[in-house]
Amino acid sequence: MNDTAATPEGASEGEGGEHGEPSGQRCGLVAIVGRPNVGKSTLMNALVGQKVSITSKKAQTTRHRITGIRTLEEAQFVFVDTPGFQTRHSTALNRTLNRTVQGVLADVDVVLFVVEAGRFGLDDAKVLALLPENKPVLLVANKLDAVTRRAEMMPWLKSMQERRNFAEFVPMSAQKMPEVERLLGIVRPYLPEQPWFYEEDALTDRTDRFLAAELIREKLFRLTGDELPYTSTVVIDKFEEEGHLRRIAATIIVERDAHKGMIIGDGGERLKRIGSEARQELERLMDCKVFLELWVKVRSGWADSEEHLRSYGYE
Ligand SMILES: Nc1nc2c(ncn2[C@@H]2O[C@H](COP(=O)(O)OP(=O)(O)OP(=O)(O)O)[C@@H](O)[C@H]2O)c(=O)[nH]1
Repeated sequence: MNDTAATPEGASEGEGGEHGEPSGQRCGLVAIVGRPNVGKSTLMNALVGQKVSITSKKAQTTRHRITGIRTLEEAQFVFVDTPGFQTRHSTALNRTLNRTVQGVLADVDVVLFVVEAGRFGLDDAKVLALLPENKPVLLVANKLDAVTRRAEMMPWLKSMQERRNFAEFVPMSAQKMPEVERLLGIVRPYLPEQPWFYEEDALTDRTDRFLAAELIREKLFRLTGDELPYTSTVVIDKFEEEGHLRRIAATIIVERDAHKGMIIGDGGERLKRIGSEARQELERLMDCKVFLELWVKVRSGWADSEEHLRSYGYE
């Protein structure tokens, strides 16, 4: 039973700076999964260092969602969301969602499987069954602080070892910062050696921009119900910081005129509401005043065009 970092298999790939470059940056996608209420959001927020995770009911809105980025020395951790694990209704872990989950997990470098220390139930087992065989999965036994009978942890961890060949066992508490920092150290070797995907200060700049787009998209889908196809997207045209004020202009891009009408609503009511709800939440999230301008454009067939996909950041 080893709860400290070990050198993972495959972590040495590409090591050594073939082209004479210093073997420097690491960057990888990290998924945090687990049944509801095990502390995933708490852990995510602590790992990233600020409140970033946004929830939305429509699975498709979380297609490419990055919930946080943390750059620590040479390593950049990019946390991705896995729709389906957020729901409180286990019935929603249906086949479609499972496919979405598996699609997301196929792209990540490492999975953090969160459970409550000393517990493993049917809901946990359902999530575990969805995890890919060929990825390193780290078992995070969270809420260790709530475990009174510590002696029972050893046999429990042993029983967990039999459920899967976990890459690491990390008993911890997401509410204790030193333990969260220690987890980052344990995850680090599992990030491939490659240049960072985002700038070093991504959280303070790019991510706010990214969050703005995500938030508008979330409101968009929430307020249009199931009518709007998930191919609609949001592009941030302007993101300016003036002291305690952010001026944001965004365009919602849809495929058809009918969708445009759907978003705008009678007398522009719906678009107004999308804008005002997004603005209020952005103000809360970024802790500043926000001026938000929203536009709707029809860009027919954009979802099929590679060029468009690239320019909107969906590569
Ligand atoms: N004692 C203790 N409580 C924790 C810890 N981490 C999270 N919690 C609590 O557990 C509850 C659930 O935490 P969340 O972070 O919302 O859990 P989640 O897995 O994101 O939940 P869903 O959004 O339902 O999937 C909250 O009341 C947290 O305060 C921990 O390390 N120790």
